[in-house]
Amino acid sequence: MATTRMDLDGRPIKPITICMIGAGGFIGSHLCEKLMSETPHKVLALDVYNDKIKHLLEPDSLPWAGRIQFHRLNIKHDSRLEGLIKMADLTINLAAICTPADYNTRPLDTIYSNFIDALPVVKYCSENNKRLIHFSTCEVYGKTIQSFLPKDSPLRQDPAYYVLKEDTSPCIFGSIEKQRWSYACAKQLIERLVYAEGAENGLEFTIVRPFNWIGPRMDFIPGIDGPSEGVPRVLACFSNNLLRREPLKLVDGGQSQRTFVYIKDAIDAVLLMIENPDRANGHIFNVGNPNNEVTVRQLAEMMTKVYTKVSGEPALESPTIDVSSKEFYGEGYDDSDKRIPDMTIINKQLGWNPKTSLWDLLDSTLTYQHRTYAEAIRKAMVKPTAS
Ligand SMILES: NC(=O)c1ccc[n+]([C@@H]2O[C@H](COP(=O)([O-])OP(=O)(O)OC[C@H]3O[C@@H](n4cnc5c(N)ncnc54)[C@H](O)[C@@H]3O)[C@@H](O)[C@H]2O)c1
Ligand SMILES: O=c1ccn([C@@H]2O[C@H](COP(=O)(O)OP(=O)(O)O[C@H]3OC[C@](O)(CO)[C@H]3O)[C@@H](O)[C@H]2O)c(=O)[nH]1
Repeated sequence: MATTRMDLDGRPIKPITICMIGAGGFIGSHLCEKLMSETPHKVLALDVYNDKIKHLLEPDSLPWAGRIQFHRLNIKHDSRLEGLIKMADLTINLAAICTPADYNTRPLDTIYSNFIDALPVVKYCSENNKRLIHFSTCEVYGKTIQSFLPKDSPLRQDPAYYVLKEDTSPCIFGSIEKQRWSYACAKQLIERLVYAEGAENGLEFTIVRPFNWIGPRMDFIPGIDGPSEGVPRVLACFSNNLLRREPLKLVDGGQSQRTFVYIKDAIDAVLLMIENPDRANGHIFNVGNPNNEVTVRQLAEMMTKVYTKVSGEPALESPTIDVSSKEFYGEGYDDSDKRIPDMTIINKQLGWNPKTSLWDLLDSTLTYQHRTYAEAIRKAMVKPTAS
């Protein structure tokens, strides 16, 4: 006899149907796994691809068979979208071009994907009184105020100048020719549109600002399950370098700082948002781990140590190499200097805190990477390249 699951206010959680746009991606695949294995909810999984959720869709003997349906569609131009949103109680929009290598090289696609293509999703939810959870990014904060202070200013030590807080921190981007910011600016404007639909038309919305969620199935390994010339996000870039026994490339010396949170911790936060609408509606949430801050150089050093443990292979004599952002990303790149999430609002509303240390999440993730890719890379490296 299944026990009734209760929300944070002690009320029974009723099963719902969720229209998840971008369900075939990194976050979507982990969210689908969580929903299928731990809840009674149904998922309409919309995406152009389903490689990362195939294990949830087949065979028909799976315990959740019938609770997840995959719909292969591109929301840019598909008349089925409104009907699928109307069939669901809640829409979660994850769809985006969200790899920094694209922002300054494909700025139009980036802006269309993160703003224009999201417009009908917001419109259909608002017009049909459907709840929306929209995925934005920590990148909407851009650069910290601290980064503009003189290097010797004592104010640099004051958290007010670098901790990022949903309801008070400004959004600070570089100049227009720094086209890296095409993504963050598109995300900022869609946030403002969602917020305005809430204020003017009563849309029940929640906005999520992920702070570098990492884990298995993030992006792709170039030349194995993605284009050889592709440039994924840093976890996959560094994993690819480690798997191929190449030095890890540190853009502009790897001085930028990031906080990384384990995907499985972050998905717990999303499930709390889904199942506690009274506590989540109307809020913007930072979802990250302020305890896991490193420079990119420190991340490279830690991943090198963990990979040596996981693979049994000794590290290279020179495990890293500095590269310029112009060489690595091209013209128009710029960067966030530091991303520490303020956790006040998510603690108060949902009582959520991350659990997993950076070392532990890298251990489980690099174990997955090595198990999944090492053999394919070994074969690719011995095969003579076409002359
Ligand atoms: N992973 C993170 O750390 C992180 C950080 C900040 C923001 N985000 C945001 O979270 C969301 C999900 O990120 P992710 O890491 O899972 O990325 P992802 O690239 O793995 O997943 C995005 C998915 O959306 C799909 N998609 C894109 N355009 C589509 C379209 N027009 N029609 C249908 N499907 C489409 C893609 O096929 C892909 O499967 C994105 O909005 C991203 O901006 C993620
Ligand atoms: O080989 C590499 C790859 C990257 N870097 C540097 O690492 C930092 C992080 O880069 P990345 O993971 O690609 O992405 P960002 O953190 O800059 O931005 C992402 O964060 C959230 C999201 O919105 C979606 O995931 C996206 O915008 C950065 O400093 C790179 O220059 C490296 O040194 N070497």
